[in-house]
Amino acid sequence: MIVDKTGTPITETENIQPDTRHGVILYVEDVSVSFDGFKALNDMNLYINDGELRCLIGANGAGKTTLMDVITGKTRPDTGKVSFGQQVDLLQLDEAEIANAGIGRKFQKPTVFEQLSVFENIELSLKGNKGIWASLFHKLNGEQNDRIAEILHTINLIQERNYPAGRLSHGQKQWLEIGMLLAAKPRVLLVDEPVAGMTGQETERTAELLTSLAGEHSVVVVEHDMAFVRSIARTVTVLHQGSVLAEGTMSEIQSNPEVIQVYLGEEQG
Ligand SMILES: Nc1ncnc2c1ncn2[C@@H]1O[C@H](COP(=O)(O)OP(=O)(O)OP(=O)(O)O)[C@@H](O)[C@H]1O
Repeated sequence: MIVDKTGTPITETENIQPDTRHGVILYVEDVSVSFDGFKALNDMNLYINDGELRCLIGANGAGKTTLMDVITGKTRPDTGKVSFGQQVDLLQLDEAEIANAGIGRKFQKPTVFEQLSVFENIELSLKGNKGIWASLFHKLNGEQNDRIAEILHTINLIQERNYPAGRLSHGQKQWLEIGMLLAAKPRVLLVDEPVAGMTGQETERTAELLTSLAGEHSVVVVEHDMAFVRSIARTVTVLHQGSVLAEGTMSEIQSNPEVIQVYLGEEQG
């Protein structure tokens, strides 16, 4: 049985409403993860505010992926607390329950159904886990049709709605996958290296898309492309050796001596 921090049973993870009265939607507190004695996360503390767009940066091996894995239930921490809003203990939920509760994750490589149309890909996500054929033969109601139209508009693929997804460019596939995540109305979107392999124009469009999603959603972006981070970030968190090294605006981060030494120094050098 799933219970919240007060011991109250939660039966349907889709109905979870995180308590964000303090403005925070994700709490990661004193979290450590070891792999064979090596600390990938080392007493990490991170707070994501409701509706914000946060960028996570850090050199290879800093712990970014491990952090995403912990939030989404793929990796269990050795110690620490992770909660969705103030009351929902994510360490009590499995990966599927965390996704259902409203934390969506976009991996770097797009995984769309190439033979199905753009519309059908979103349709499948909207209908959940019924299986492809059951879902495609199940008629959409008006509200669902409206929702898909709204998502197509958000991800800028209205004209391509009937194209097989396999015909889309790399960037368009990434947007489609973001659209598929949006079908579940997630409160939090975790996005891993969204602009890797994109053209300049696609990168710009992705910056607009992620910026537009903030507010209604909390968006956490892991990205190596510093120009992109500069273009979207309000708050940047720098991870180093499994902990938060610095946090602030891009200009604060860029002038932080420790950051320059361990990360930006590497990039410039
Ligand atoms: N399953 C695992 N087994 C052993 N070591 C692991 C495992 N997963 C991660 N690590 C190690 O933990 C450290 C943190 O890895 P992580 O993938 O979280 O870093 P990252 O910041 O995402 O790096 P990158 O930018 O290269 O993706 C690395 O040194 C990595 O080798």
